[in-house]
Amino acid sequence: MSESIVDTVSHQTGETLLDVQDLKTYYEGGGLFGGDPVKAVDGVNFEIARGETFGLVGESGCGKTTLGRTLIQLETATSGTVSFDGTDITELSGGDLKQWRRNAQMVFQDPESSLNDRMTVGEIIREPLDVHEQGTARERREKVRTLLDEVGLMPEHYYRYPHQFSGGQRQRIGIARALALEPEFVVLDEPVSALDVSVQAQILNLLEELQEEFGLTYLFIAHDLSVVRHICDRVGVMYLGNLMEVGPTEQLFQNPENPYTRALLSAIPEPDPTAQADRITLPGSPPSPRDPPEGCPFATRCPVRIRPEDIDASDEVWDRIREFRDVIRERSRAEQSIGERLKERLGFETALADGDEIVDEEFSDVDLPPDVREHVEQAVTYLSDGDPDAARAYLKEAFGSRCDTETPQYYDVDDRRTSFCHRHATDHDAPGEELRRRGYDTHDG
Ligand SMILES: Nc1ncnc2c1ncn2[C@@H]1O[C@H](COP(=O)(O)OP(=O)(O)OP(=O)(O)O)[C@@H](O)[C@H]1O
Repeated sequence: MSESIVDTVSHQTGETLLDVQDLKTYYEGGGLFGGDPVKAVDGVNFEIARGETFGLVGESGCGKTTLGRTLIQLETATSGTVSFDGTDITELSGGDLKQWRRNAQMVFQDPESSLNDRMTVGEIIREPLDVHEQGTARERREKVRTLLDEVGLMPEHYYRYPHQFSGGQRQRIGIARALALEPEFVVLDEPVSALDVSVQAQILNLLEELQEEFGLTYLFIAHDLSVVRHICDRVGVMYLGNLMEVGPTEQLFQNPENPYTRALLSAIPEPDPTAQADRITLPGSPPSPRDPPEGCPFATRCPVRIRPEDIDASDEVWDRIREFRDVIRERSRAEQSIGERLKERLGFETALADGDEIVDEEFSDVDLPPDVREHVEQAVTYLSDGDPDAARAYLKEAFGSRCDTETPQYYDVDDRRTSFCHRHATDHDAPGEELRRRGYDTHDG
């Protein structure tokens, strides 16, 4: 057991504070053409233990902030439950919700814009106490002075204005404000990303000290994986509104199980330049959260997507098939999002019909097995008929597998770790094995 895991166990009680089940948060339509909701959080399950720091990582736009905001009811859940100390807080409203809110607060990324520059530091920190009518005016002022001290600021800072402070000090003000109502749970949304590296360490130390002193539970949202590795007890890896892998930080960093976690971690530069781990470059861009893939959310970019058994093709041909399907998916998406009249005016029908050109671009320099060629030609026929949706559906039927049609389950991959990937089922090779077979040197070990 590594040192950090021992640390983790020592300052947690193991008791669950938050239990999140099948949580979804969708942002409704809007936009020029209305249309499908943005599925920002699309069915996540996890728990956070009292006293722990749970990290949330993933590419920009994968839903981290939305998930954090939903956990403290700054966003309304579309469905699912968030049990906080046994109470489903998604059901609270009115006075009950106001009362509960004291338990959960948020620290924002950008201390430049998150503090009201027209209020004094004292007023900013005191505001939540005023709103919740805590004690007398004198007691509130006293409480603010204590908070200033706890976050490393001076009593005389009470009457100053935020613009008179540095970034790190402003973040201390934000933290004092978040702690004013003595919450149990704090969402830290990229709390140090806007700060200089030297200041980052000071703020991280402060957050750790405050956690220790007040028994706080943190959800720590971050892009910077080295910060997460340093400060978090457990980590959830998010992709397109889903949690792909959840587990203790060191286990997850040292031996990632899920193909997406492997890809995300392989993007971290190796400290040892002789280390051989290959960077896994993910093909394509993340799909739109308005139109996520049907089966596994990562299927369209996964380097170890399961292939159908009845087609025998080389890795290179499969790569081209994937690219071809991406192009067709984009076409069908463009088709769906643009109204009929506008499409005619923009001349989209002709543009979409040009399937032969796409085939030429994708496949001219590879030998296609006859059955693959037949399927590609059939898809092109649909495209030429002006029906990219049918082409997309056909390709899915011809080249898809359970990754394209079934939502994976959460597999227990080792002690306290779960991974959301069909490859953990016993009838498939595990993700790491398959990555090696396909020529990736992985980070294992
Ligand atoms: N208020 C909103 N209305 C509509 N869509 C939204 C809203 N807020 C976020 N989104 C969309 O929801 C998805 C998830 O966004 P979110 O900010 O939660 O991701 P994130 O992982 O925190 O990104 P980042 O790391 O860039 O902050 C994105 O597609 C985003 O455009």
